[in-house]
Amino acid sequence: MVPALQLHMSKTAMRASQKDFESALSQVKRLKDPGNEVKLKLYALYKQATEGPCNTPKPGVFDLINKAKWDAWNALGSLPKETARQNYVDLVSGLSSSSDSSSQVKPEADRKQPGYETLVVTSEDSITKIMMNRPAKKNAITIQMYNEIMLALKAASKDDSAITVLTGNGDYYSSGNDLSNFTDIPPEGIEEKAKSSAILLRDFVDCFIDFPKPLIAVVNGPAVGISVTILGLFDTVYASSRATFHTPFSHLGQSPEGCSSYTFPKIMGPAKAAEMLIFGKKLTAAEACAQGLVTEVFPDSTFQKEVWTRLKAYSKLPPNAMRISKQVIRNREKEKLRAINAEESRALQERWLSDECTNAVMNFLTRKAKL
Ligand SMILES: CCCC/C=C/CC(=O)SCCNC(=O)CCNC(=O)[C@H](O)C(C)(C)COP(=O)(O)OP(=O)(O)OC[C@H]1O[C@@H](n2cnc3c(N)ncnc32)[C@H](O)[C@@H]1OP(=O)(O)O
Repeated sequence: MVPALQLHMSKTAMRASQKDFESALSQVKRLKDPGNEVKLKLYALYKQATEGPCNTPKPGVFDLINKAKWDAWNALGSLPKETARQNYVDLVSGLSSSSDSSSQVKPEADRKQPGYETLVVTSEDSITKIMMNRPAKKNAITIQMYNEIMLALKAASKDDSAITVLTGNGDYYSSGNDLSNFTDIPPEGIEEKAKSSAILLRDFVDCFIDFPKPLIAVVNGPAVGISVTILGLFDTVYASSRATFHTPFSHLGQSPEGCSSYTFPKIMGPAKAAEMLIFGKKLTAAEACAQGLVTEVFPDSTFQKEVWTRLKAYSKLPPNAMRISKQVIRNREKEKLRAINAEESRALQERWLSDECTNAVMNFLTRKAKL
């Protein structure tokens, strides 16, 4: 770029940002109380934007309020003042954009793409959003939903959106595989059912392995089973503070899928991965974040606003650069992930024929067992 033009552009951007910042400062006074976590975030961003990195002495342990403020500011490290100012503006605009503080998603019938029964798929602001839409069944994934998610991902890979999001409607992200999928046995018998389910699973997970654009999970509530394991194939995972992450495979007589037998040990180390995948330990959102499965946790009360403000900003980045960056990060693993997916699907095909699995599923369906 011509240096003079570059200088002009950056000065304009900084001036605009300073103006936005001042208007955000007055706007924030008119907001209804956004809760302590958001107030701390606002405080930290304000201090960083106006004074730069925190270099004041840490308050004593009994000075709880000032210590919390200092911790929040200090956590921003060396974030540049301009970025802090922009983040402050984005956060305030997200908080003001709607007076509704609930995490429920508004109806989107007007923008909904046709052809899906178990999903709501929308494209707006360069973002394709695929929302699992069986809230009364905690977004349990039926055969139809697996097929519709694959269709939606294939369409999103070719549309003109820059990023793609998977999320859930209602109080759950997803309760994983719909356990009644196992009851619909074809005339060819149970072996055939296990075989076709393994093919479906392999094809489903391959779609995530091969997805070419940035893929973001907006985990609005508890996540179970396959909805958790495939998170290792996403580029970013944002979670509500209400979300939990649970893979009760042994309880169900099953074994890990979604390439989690490879991605989880890589993400969180073999010991933590084993506790989740073998013993079914349920993680809170904060724990999942500490272990690297989740990118960032947001307070449930502001989850939707904060996340969508962030995503709208990301979706304005140059789409080709984002796609190439993803390729550079992920491509060398693709063949390996496909092989792992095939191996996990084969193992499950056998598991689904076992007494352990049959009994666990029957117990759930006859309401003798719940997680
Ligand atoms: C072909 C590819 C296969 C890939 C394999 C993947 C493996 C997995 O994903 S393993 C994980 C399987 N999921 C589960 O084991 C979860 C089972 N569900 C529960 O334990 C509970 O429902 C819950 C803890 C998720 C929620 O409990 P809560 O008390 O809040 O609500 P409920 O009254 O139980 O649920 C409401 C409604 O939804 C139905 N439902 C919920 N989850 C599932 C599910 N996974 N499969 C089928 N149905 C589910 C539940 O039966 C209720 O329905 P009714 O209102 O009609 O009774």
